[in-house]
Amino acid sequence: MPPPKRSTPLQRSSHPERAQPPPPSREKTGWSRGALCRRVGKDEHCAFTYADFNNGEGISIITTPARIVLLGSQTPLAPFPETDNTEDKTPPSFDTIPSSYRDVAIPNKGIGLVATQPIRADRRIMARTPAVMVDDRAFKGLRRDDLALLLGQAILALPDAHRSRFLNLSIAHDEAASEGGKTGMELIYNIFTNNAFKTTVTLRKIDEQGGGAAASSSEADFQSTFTEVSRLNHDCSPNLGYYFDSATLSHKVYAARDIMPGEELTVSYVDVLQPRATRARLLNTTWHFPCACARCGHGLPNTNDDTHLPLESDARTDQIRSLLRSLDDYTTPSAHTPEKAELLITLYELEGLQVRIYEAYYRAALEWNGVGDAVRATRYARLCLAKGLVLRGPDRPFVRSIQALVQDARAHWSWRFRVKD
Ligand SMILES: C[S@@+](CC[C@H](N)C(=O)[O-])C[C@H]1O[C@@H](n2cnc3c(N)ncnc32)[C@H](O)[C@@H]1O
Repeated sequence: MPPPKRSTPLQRSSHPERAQPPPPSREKTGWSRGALCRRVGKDEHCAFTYADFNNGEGISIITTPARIVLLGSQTPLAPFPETDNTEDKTPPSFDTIPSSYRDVAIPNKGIGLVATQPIRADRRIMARTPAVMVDDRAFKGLRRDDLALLLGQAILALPDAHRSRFLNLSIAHDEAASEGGKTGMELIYNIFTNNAFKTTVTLRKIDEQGGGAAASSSEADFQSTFTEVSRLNHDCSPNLGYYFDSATLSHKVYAARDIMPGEELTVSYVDVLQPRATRARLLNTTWHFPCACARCGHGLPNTNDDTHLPLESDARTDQIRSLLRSLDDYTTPSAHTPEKAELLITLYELEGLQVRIYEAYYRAALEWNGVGDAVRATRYARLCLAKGLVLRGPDRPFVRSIQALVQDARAHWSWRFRVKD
């Protein structure tokens, strides 16, 4: 796909009714602000840019001035204090991982990433920071042209290299067809919406009296675009898993299974446990492509949508959902629950759902503990931890719970919970 045309120059003069306080001084804070802001209810949203972020990669964030002050006061966005000699000035680590992939044109999929060497399961493939983040309240509340205007300012203010990588990302196929008539801002809007996904950031309010300790924290949702991550195409049995690490504002991507050189690297854009028809509908309406992966019945010799292989895949997925419902009901007496959990593991493996296999290990750990078998429970708990930590990150309640089980199975809430005393 040819790179979208560069954006048209954006209007920079401020409307008197929307007069803004002067933007924060870049020298002092590291942040600059676009000249025009837009309101959602009482809240004014503006495009803020921190060009030096992550060794000059740069980042733009569309949000309220209050939120940018909060975000900009904590790592990794806080600029380093110039005067305090006692502080550790080591920049936050954004891991430069040697590339084990390259971008390639893939028939009917645009550009994708392909492994150039064998990649072992659980290996980290990338850790990248966003080009642009949009506060969910702005994303949902702003009119399309107002959001396009702020996005235009956000992208124009990025350092050249990051901006041009953003402008080379794909736009939806039906949008591509009418690309000629679009303004720069509309193109930027289309690139953003075709490549953005939800990222949840923990905002810590710092207690000045308490020596900088976090007084309270809350979560804020953003829609974010990451230039390299956005090259990953979809598969319903993806070979990569990912999570957003709020502490470093980075998107971490790991191999969910062993990957051979030449294999395309894929993630899932949708919930892989949904029925085939639901997955296909979502992919079509949101990303405008027909599902062509093996679980959807394509890419297999002599098959089409109605043959036994995709039907069998749907039946197994259905059984996974039903086993999860039954195992997660702790109130009604249930028989053979460890066996059901082990069947669940087999079904995840048959469906190529290594990206979610920790869910099955988690149930197996709880169920063996629930019938008082600490050895088997700990074995599955360790498997759950090994996969859960790389595929979902350390800050998940299930990870903390399973760490407690590994420490002491008999002290865990699930010890003998299925056994009537
Ligand atoms: C986030 S981008 C992925 C990278 C994109 N292929 C590119 O050239 O930059 C999403 C777009 O890629 C294409 N795409 C992703 N996965 C696909 C798949 N499995 N089959 C066909 N097209 C796919 C669709 O056009 C989709 O709107």
